[in-house]
Amino acid sequence: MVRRLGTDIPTEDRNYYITTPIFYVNASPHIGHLYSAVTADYLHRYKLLQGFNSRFATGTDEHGLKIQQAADAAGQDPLSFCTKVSERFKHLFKSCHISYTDYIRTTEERHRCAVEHFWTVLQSKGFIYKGNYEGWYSTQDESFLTPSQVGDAKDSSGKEIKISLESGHKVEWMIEENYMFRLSEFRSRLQEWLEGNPRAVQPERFHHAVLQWLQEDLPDLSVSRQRSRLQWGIPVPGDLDQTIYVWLDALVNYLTVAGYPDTHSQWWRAAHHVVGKDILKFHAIYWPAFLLAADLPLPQTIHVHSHWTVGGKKMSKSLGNVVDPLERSQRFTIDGMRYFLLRQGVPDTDCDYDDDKVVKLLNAELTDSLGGLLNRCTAPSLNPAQVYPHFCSDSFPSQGTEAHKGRAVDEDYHMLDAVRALPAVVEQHYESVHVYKALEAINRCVRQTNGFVQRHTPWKLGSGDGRDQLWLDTILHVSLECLRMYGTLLQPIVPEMADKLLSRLGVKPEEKSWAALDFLVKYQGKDCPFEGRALGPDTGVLFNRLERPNAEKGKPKKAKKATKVKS
Ligand SMILES: Nc1ncnc2c1ncn2[C@@H]1O[C@H](COP(=O)(O)OP(=O)(O)OP(=O)(O)O)[C@@H](O)[C@H]1O
Repeated sequence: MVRRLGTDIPTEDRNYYITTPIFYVNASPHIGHLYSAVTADYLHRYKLLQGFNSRFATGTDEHGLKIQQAADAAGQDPLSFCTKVSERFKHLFKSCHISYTDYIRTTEERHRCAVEHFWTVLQSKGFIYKGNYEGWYSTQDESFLTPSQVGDAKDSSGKEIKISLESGHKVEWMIEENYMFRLSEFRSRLQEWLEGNPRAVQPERFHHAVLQWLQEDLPDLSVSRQRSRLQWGIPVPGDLDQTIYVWLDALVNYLTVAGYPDTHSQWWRAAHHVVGKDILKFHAIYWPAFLLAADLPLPQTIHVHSHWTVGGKKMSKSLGNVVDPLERSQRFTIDGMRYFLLRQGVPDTDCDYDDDKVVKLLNAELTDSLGGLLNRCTAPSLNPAQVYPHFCSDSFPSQGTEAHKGRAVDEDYHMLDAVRALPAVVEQHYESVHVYKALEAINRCVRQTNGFVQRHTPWKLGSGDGRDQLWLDTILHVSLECLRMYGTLLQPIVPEMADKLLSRLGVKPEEKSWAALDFLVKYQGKDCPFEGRALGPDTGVLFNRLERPNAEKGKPKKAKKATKVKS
């Protein structure tokens, strides 16, 4: 059933709080970051259309050794360096119509207060103690590893080194006194949470992965570094010789935005995170354990997505094999890029980025299929009055006894069934963040509608015959009704293009919500508010055909080195 405001959503459940990861500002954003942002953005827009009070937070993660080193290398002080890179993320998001409501930087005062408070709560409840950490540490991942997570490798000069088996990054043995979090005490509570909430981590394979990790070693977690090694971070309250671990600091951003420690409960209980699979452990083990320790509710859902790769390797700032999202969204348009990422990206598996694929997909689905349908059905040659045509139930009678009297054939009735069922199908896939399946379903229906028009060749119907004219109008009415459904459902994905489509159909702003997804009401004998209404004046092309990229120029740069070791 399609969820609508005022029908099946209790008032207290209307808040929805969606977050992206906050992005590490050690270098400029790439396609992978835009993908996380676009994923959260469509969820936010979709929830608003359904009538939820949606809040959408993104921002930048600005502390830690990597930033300290990157700022040093750039000859800048860390805050100026962070501000510059953070602005690049903000600029990208604004340019790509990422409609965030909150942008947080972990160097903000409000965040420092939240982190200090959170730390103090964990410490006062006895979950943080001072101890000696001895073990493997990856500076690149800002993460501690157990011996089973470490393997052997050689660096670019052939020297034997140890690496993280998961990320391929170099690790070092570290011994130092710092603060430890009693992570080991949370194994069974985390298992209970996941087993009792099978949709807490989606898709399912990542849910299983987390349960699997929970069967392995779960040692206490070091949550501070000696200040002498790391100055760029929030000092431990009451111990200025220690800096709070960057991941604890970063994760609390979700609470900071929600108003922690004073006014967070209203939003925090409606939290949904979108994260890349590289940071799943931090979000599905450490973060829930911290929250349990602080007696706070756990997130509703952690939506995990896989990676964009280049030549099979994860697109990554450190590897340098990045594709510039700003340049590509200028070349392929913002909606084009948004559509491609969500249509081609599969949360469960990695996807290789290729400019040629972008062009082929957008030309086929947006220019030819959807744009072609709109163009055909609104063409002045078929619709000289430029109004939403009338539906004639004698030409297209209800299925059953009456059907044989009209001019519609079985396939036409099948198409109506498919389009009528489409909102529920799309909603199911939007909810589970399998957007590619939703877009696949929309595309199938667009193809069926094109087939309907093609089958009945309205351009051959002579306007001299009154019955032909009624049938011609009916074909156009049904097609525009289909287009209205597609435009409404596509709003979260391609907001500008959907708006253009709906405006061309003469749909008013208040008729663009999920509640307006009533399809072809004339067929059910009800009044249709669109009939006879003037079409919108913008007769421009819905999506301009893109040129195929020059074969060499279109290829993203390959990863610099064969090993994944970062220097
Ligand atoms: N290749 C990618 N594909 C999809 N999402 C990505 C990709 N790279 C980064 N992201 C998104 O950005 C988040 C943060 O990534 P991060 O800032 O560490 O970028 P990165 O390029 O992997 O950086 P680094 O190379 O320094 O590790 C990820 O959890 C994910 O949500």
